[in-house]
Amino acid sequence: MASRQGSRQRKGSSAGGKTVNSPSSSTTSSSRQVMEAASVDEQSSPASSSAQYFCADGLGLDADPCKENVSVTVRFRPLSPREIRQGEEIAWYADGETIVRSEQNTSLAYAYDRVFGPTTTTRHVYDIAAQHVVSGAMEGINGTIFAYGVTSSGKTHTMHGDQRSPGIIPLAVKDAFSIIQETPSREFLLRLSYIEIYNEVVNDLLNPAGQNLRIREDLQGTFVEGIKEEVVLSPAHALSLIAAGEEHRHVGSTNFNLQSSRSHTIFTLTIESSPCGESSEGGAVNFSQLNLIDLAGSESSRVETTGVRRKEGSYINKSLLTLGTVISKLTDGKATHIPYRDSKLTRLLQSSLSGQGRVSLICTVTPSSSNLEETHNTLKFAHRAKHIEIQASQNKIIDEKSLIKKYQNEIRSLKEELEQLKRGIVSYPPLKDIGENDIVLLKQKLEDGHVKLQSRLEQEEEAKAALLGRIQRLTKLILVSTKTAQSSRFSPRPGLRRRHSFGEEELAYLPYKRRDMLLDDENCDPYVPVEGYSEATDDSSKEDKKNKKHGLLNWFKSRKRDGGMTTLTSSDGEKSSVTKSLTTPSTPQAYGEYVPAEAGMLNPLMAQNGPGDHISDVVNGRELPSDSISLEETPMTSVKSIDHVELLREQLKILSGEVALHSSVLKRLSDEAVHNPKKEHIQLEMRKVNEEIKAKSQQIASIEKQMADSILSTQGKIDKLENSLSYADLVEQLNEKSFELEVIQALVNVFSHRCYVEHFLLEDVAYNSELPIYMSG
Ligand SMILES: Nc1ncnc2c1ncn2[C@@H]1O[C@H](COP(=O)(O)OP(=O)(O)OP(=O)(O)O)[C@@H](O)[C@H]1O
Repeated sequence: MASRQGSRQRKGSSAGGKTVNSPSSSTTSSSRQVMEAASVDEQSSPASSSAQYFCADGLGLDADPCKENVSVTVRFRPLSPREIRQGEEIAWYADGETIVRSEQNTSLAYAYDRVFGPTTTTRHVYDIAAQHVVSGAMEGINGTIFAYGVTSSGKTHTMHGDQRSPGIIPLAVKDAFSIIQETPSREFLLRLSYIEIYNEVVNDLLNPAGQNLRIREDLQGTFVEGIKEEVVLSPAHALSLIAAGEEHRHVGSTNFNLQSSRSHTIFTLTIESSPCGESSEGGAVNFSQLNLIDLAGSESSRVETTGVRRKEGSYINKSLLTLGTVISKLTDGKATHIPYRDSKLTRLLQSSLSGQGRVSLICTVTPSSSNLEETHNTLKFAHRAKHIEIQASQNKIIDEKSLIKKYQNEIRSLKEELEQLKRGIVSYPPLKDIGENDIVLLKQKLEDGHVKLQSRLEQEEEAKAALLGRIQRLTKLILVSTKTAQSSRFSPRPGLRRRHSFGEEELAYLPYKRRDMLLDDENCDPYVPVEGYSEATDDSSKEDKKNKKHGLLNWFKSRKRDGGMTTLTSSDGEKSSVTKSLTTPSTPQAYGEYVPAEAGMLNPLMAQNGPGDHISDVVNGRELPSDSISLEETPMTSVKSIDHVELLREQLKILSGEVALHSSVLKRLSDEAVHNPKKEHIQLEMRKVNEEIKAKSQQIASIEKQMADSILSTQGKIDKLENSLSYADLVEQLNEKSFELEVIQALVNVFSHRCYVEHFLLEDVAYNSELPIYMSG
């Protein structure tokens, strides 16, 4: 049975799918089937009609850049070991690269942009069906990729994947950062959000408090109100957020799938970019959104019959039905009303399906005969979707809408303010030079103003350091390549694809092996692929395996030897540069994750080593004002402490992300352990992960303590500063009072003298005129 799983080449059908058996040759087909089969002939050259998507550089813009069809691909999964055991037959198969054909009725066939057989790797699916959408999004063209199919057909496998075969989402994230690294002429700001639609309720997966969110509309289209968006700084950062989000996704076991997705999830990467440096001023910003959607699978009523699962199933089916209706109305040409509003899913997909941008629909199907009808429905859905026409144009936005512009402008004006402040401080003449002309007068002035001047200088130093801190914080959010602007964004050799390598922990949130293997564990050693079940390994996955064996440090070294993006290296050679990058931070693993080539440009914390270390003058590959290096030399150590607290806070975030990641791994392992109580390696792994969590929690506790100490000492310094300021005030007041006293004393003296004189005069007069004596007073 298993040997029948591969995609097959039949007589009478070419690899390109240009020739297909005549539908009339069918003896069993109904008229409906004949009609559908005829549709293959209608678009007799599907490969050429869709060649726009699959050209070598993966960009594939149409000759008319305004019009594109949705890219529709079909991915077969292999028969699962369980299906093989149950003696399931093959009902549908991949006939060449573009045709899906029915086994029972060979005249029934459908053509698509591409059909992937059961042994195709997800990387290959990514290259063909997703890469052009991702690279378009990085250039300002909206993109949507979604996996559609019945339950257990492989949607989650395709979108998320497992550790050995990462899915479209991790691959797209990795690719986005690689593209930034390959585009030195632009600077980028990436944000991500992650939501699910569960039983027609929108929940924020990045923020557990964000439940039942409202969908709103503005001129730009529909959006979810109050959604949390995180600015992302590296692939590891993005993946740790997804891992944390996955923790909150609704997943449950059904008869068909141990870990069935019970909700639709939408992962959105919002990308802004503008030209680097001065040329960015006033320029329009490219703005786009990349939506990566893992739909819940449609279910026939036989899947689950009771309770929560049934309710979930009916919501899932209803929303997928609406999606189907929307798609058929969109392709109808005559429809006046498209019922986007009938489900949350279609409302949120409205701008993707009707508006501008690229759309890739990956339909996942199972070849198994038990799913014959469901697979047929998926194929019909996919076939309809192929006829949707969309626009693919770049979005340019004006300044106020752009976060990257806002940050750039703020950085610019903060730098100007800083300059002014510096000039202000420099213009004070050195104290020793004062008083040469009129030493007495100036000395008097100096004494009067000395305390005031001192405190003003201190205040200005404080303001200066605060500005620097803010500039640093904003700068690190904007991602730039470490390559020189001259080098091209595109690979010098056409057709050369970026390879994706993941750090040791980046994919830790994904299951280590396929879910069905967990179900059938007694029958298969997870390390030996089942016949017909192995995805062809490519160089990168071999590389991944090697990484697993030798760890991140060696991986980084080997990447460096690749001649990859190595601007992090220092003049003292490979070893020192690696050590520098990896040793200082208090969360070595977390920083380690940032080390990979792409991270050279990305990780702000790399540039700001550990607590107490000098802050680097290069943040995200760009120069900061020279003062930023000498924060330590400023008298305002309290400000440095505030920055230190910020750094600790960042570390805390990363560690918390890691703990969430490990917790999700632990959860997955305990699920596995329930089904395989005898497997010792699971217990071992669980113990290891538990220890990791403990260690991370200790690190968190120690960082929290450091933060508390830092805040206390900062407060102490501020108190001291305030005390010294009030002391200065008091001294000044005292001086003023003593001066007043002196004046009064002097007046009293003068007055007494006058009184004395007057007294004698008056006495004299009185004596002479007998007038009464008045003492003025
Ligand atoms: N291309 C593939 N190669 C190998 N195994 C696969 C493939 N696609 C899916 N599988 C396996 O099939 C099982 C079901 O896949 P998956 O959970 O991705 O289905 P799904 O469509 O997301 O289901 P649901 O809608 O219930 O969430 C999993 O065990 C998965 O590992």
